[in-house]
Amino acid sequence: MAVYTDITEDDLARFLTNYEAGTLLSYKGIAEGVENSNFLLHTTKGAFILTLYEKRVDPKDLPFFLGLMHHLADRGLNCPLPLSRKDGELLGELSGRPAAMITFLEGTWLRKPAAKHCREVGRALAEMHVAGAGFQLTRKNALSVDGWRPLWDKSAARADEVEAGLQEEIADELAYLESHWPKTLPHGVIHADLFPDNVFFIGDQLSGLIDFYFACNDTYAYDVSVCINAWCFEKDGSFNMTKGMALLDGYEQVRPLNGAELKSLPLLARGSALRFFLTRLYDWLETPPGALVVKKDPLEYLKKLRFHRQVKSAEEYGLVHR
Ligand SMILES: Nc1ncnc2c1ncn2[C@@H]1O[C@H](COP(=O)(O)OP(=O)(O)OP(=O)(O)O)[C@@H](O)[C@H]1O
Ligand SMILES: N[C@@H](CCO)C(=O)O
Repeated sequence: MAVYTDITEDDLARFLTNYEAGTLLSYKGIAEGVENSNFLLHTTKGAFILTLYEKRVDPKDLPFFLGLMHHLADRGLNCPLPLSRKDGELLGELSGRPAAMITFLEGTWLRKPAAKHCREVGRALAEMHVAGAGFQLTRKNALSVDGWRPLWDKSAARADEVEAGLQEEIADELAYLESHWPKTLPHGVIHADLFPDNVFFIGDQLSGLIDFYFACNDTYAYDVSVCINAWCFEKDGSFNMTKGMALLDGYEQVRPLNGAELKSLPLLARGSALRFFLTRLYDWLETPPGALVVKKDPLEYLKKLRFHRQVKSAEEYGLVHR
């Protein structure tokens, strides 16, 4: 359960007086997520999410994240919205952390997504890429190729505790990706973490996207590769090409990928697998026992990375030629 920072009812009730959000009826910590502390609030005006921003969120990035949610919603994307305070600010402070009140999005995330859901996700990702155009603020992707080596350096000494031989394998992988990483692909605002737990459905209908706290400016096709990793592998580690085909098809219905993007997809997928392997590895080694968070398995992403090394073209992900 991701509640890193505790709040008291008195502090929360006082915090709520900064908003036109009614008075507190009940609240509880949310037993999901690994990054920030989230609480579900019921007030006399309905349900809200309270988010306290934790270690991986740099407070100076919060105007980008919160402003982006407004920009995307204004262009028709279904996503939660940060509430404005009475003083006009989107951000407040609670228990010593930056904190925001967010509208509650109906729906639930899918534990076992099928190919039809992957198509919906592909389409929604492309819609987000299109809707992000014109957003005035920018944010570099701190977890792209330049960020991986410093992150690896924090875990490298203990990496063999997770699997023997990792030191050499990751050092080689980093060197390869750093020298081959594409620099000129189409780019704009990307989500960068569109995993199943960040996509809500009502029945089979996608109801919205949440968790924009890794959003940044980067290449669109990298975001597609994040989704291939997060949506198209089965629990046993095998790649499901039917899901890959559906995801790419859904994406291309809104924003066709060009030849250079398709050619780079296997390399981008290696990179995005490495990115999630590295953050998970760091958390695996550093999270103290007893913390209220379910740690995610870094080896799941190492296996995906190894799979992508063997992939020669986007056809192997299910791309159908138009
Ligand atoms: N606006 C919202 N409406 C409804 N539920 C929400 C909303 N925002 C968050 N939640 C709930 O809180 C959970 C955790 O939220 P979120 O994914 O933003 O946390 P996180 O710690 O940033 O997670 P992650 O590990 O995906 O980065 C979600 O799975 C969902 O159940
Ligand atoms: N979606 C990420 C957690 C948030 O960074 C993962 O599964 O590792």
